[in-house]
Amino acid sequence: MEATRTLALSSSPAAARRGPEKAAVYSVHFRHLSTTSSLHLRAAQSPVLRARSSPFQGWRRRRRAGGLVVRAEMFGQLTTGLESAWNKLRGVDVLTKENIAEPMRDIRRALLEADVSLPVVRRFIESVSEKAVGTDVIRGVSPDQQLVKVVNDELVQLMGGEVSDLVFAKSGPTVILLAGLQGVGKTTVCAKLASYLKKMGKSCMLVAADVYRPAAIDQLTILGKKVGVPVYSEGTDTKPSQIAKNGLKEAKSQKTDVIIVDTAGRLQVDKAMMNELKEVKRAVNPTEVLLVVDAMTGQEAAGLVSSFNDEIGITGAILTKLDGDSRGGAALSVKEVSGKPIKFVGQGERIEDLEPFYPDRMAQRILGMGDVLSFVEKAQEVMRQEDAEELQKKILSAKFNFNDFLKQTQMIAKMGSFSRLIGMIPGMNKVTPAQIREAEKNLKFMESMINVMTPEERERPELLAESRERRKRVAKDSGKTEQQVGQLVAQLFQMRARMQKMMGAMQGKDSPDMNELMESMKAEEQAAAGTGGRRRKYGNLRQRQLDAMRGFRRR
Ligand SMILES: Nc1nc2c(ncn2[C@@H]2O[C@H](COP(=O)(O)OP(=O)(O)OP(=O)(O)O)[C@@H](O)[C@H]2O)c(=O)[nH]1
Repeated sequence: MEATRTLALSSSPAAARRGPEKAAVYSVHFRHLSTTSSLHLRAAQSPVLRARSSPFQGWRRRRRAGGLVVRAEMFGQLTTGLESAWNKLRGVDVLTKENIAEPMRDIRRALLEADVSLPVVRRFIESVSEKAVGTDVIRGVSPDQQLVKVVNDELVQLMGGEVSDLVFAKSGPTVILLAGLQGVGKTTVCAKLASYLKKMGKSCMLVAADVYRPAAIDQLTILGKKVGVPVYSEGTDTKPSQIAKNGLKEAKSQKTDVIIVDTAGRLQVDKAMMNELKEVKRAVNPTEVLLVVDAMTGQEAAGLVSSFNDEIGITGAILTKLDGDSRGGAALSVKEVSGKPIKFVGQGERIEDLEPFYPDRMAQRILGMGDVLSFVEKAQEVMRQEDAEELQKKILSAKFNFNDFLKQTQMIAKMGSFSRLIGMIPGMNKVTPAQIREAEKNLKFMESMINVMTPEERERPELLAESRERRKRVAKDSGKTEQQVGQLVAQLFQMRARMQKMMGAMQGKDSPDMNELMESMKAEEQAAAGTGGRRRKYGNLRQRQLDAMRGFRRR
């Protein structure tokens, strides 16, 4: 029986400008893909369109029908599975441990069906549940959208977070050794990679070290010609390690940037294969050892990357035939199972069907919800802005307290090193790493005192300014001196005054001397280190701090 599915269509802006139906380009998200499924496509301006597709014909395969170009997405099965999780959250106000239980079960099922390995699924579910329940409610963002965002971020992390670039040798040719089981697409990858590197402006040479299948050498020679790179071969009578060594020598003499060594594929991992690879590796000392794995083998591919890494030590994986994989288990498991990144993905038989593996783009493809993700990100941005406005109000009304102080310092820590932050402020001098370490140490120092304050004291620093007993208690509980606590309190009032001055300037009420402001900030930072010499040097600062406190007491 033929399965029929209703699919959402989205038209590209350029296509929309060209007119609704004629040459419109629609990106179709195949919610469910099976070799025989008939797909009903429904769109606001388009006629119902029937298309047939096979997952093995390439996800980018375009089908023209009635002027429409239809593009099938990979991982359709996983996307559908995840969708039911979001649907279960319709109508809830906030994500709780209880109401995410069922959606999490759906996500777990979808991942297992996608052939993601069980320990990976367990860790993923645990992490998503924890983060989903802990997320702040964002105005205008529904809990299901919020869960989509958490799942997206975790998927990106699961796949390695960042794109893992190829590493090139500092001097001499970069050697890329390709390994893999038979038929995974190794020889094709050699040519695809050479073509990719050529486009990067690197000169390449292919080395035919698969001596067991004579046709492999011919295949590589033909592919080499096709992409316009030389192929080094010595037939089938020389040892692969010797061929690789000689190939490298040849590349050096020709000043070639990169050599790609094609090795023999076997039907399974066996000792002889591993030993031979180890020998080739020893002979050419490769910069990259990449294991080519077939995406359609799911979590088995991840296991293979792991065992190759244990045996010979690899630097990453290349996942081929992603175009035929509607499940996604391999892409999701490789990094987590083996600790090695996927560096490239092959998604078609053509030379140009190889691209770097981008975990974020892949996560978006899986979820198929790019618009929801950018919406949530924008809403988060608005929330941050509202936070900032709230802070601004507090500053202007002189209510900036230790909670805000802590929030600010933690935010700075989250934003990365101090240096980048300071570097962003125009007019600020470059800071040295030692100064950065010093500033970060100071933050920790101050935090330890704030952490032992009562909620009331954090809210109203005046309590500490007025009571020596309180300052003494904070000093004792944090293991600091009374004087250091006094300094911190004075610093907060100074900060208040300075921020008010700054805000006033920004709002055109006042025109502070920026140099004076910078000077005072610098002096204050150094004074916080608290050495005797510094205290003498910045004696006038201490005086200013006392003045600030006195000024407060007078109020
Ligand atoms: N759909 C699809 N087919 C691919 C991809 N990469 C390779 N193939 C096909 O997979 C088949 C095997 O590719 P080869 O490059 O010969 O594989 P191999 O690993 O070198 O094989 P051995 O030399 O026998 O070990 C060929 O028909 C390729 O066209 C891909 O990303 N997508």
